Amino acid sequence: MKNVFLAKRLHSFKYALNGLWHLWKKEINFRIQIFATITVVTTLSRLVEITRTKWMLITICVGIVLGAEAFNSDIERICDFISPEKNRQIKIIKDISAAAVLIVSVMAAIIGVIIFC
Ligand SMILES: Nc1ncnc2c1ncn2[C@@H]1O[C@H](COP(=O)(O)OP(=O)(O)OP(=O)(O)O)[C@@H](O)[C@H]1O
Repeated sequence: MKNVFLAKRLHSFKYALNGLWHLWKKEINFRIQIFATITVVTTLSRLVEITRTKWMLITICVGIVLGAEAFNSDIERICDFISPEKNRQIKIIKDISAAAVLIVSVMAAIIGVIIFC
């Protein structure tokens, strides 16, 4: 019984890693955000001393932005699957989904400026 539970949890983890691999392979925006984050954080952290609390804030921001990007890619895929042709409602759904990424990206940028400036 316990083994079945553990095996299922391991499979869930494997599926999530598969999704991550898919995002990395197919979503250019996801790759750009990862490269930009690594470049900015490694460069600026050499110039400014970053406390543990600030590292935690940076980690939270990066996680929220990448998570939002993953959800945005997901919504785009669902939209393309259910309605490959042009549709006004699909446009609004995709635009709102992109707006969600913009909102958390602006939040992360503001926190970044506060931490590094
Ligand atoms: N089926 C559609 N009907 C109407 N408008 C659409 C449709 N598909 C996309 N759009 C419009 O084009 C914009 C970009 O859509 P798209 O799916 O290409 O997203 P993207 O952000 O360019 O993602 P990616 O770079 O991953 O393709 C949407 O925000 C929406 O305004």
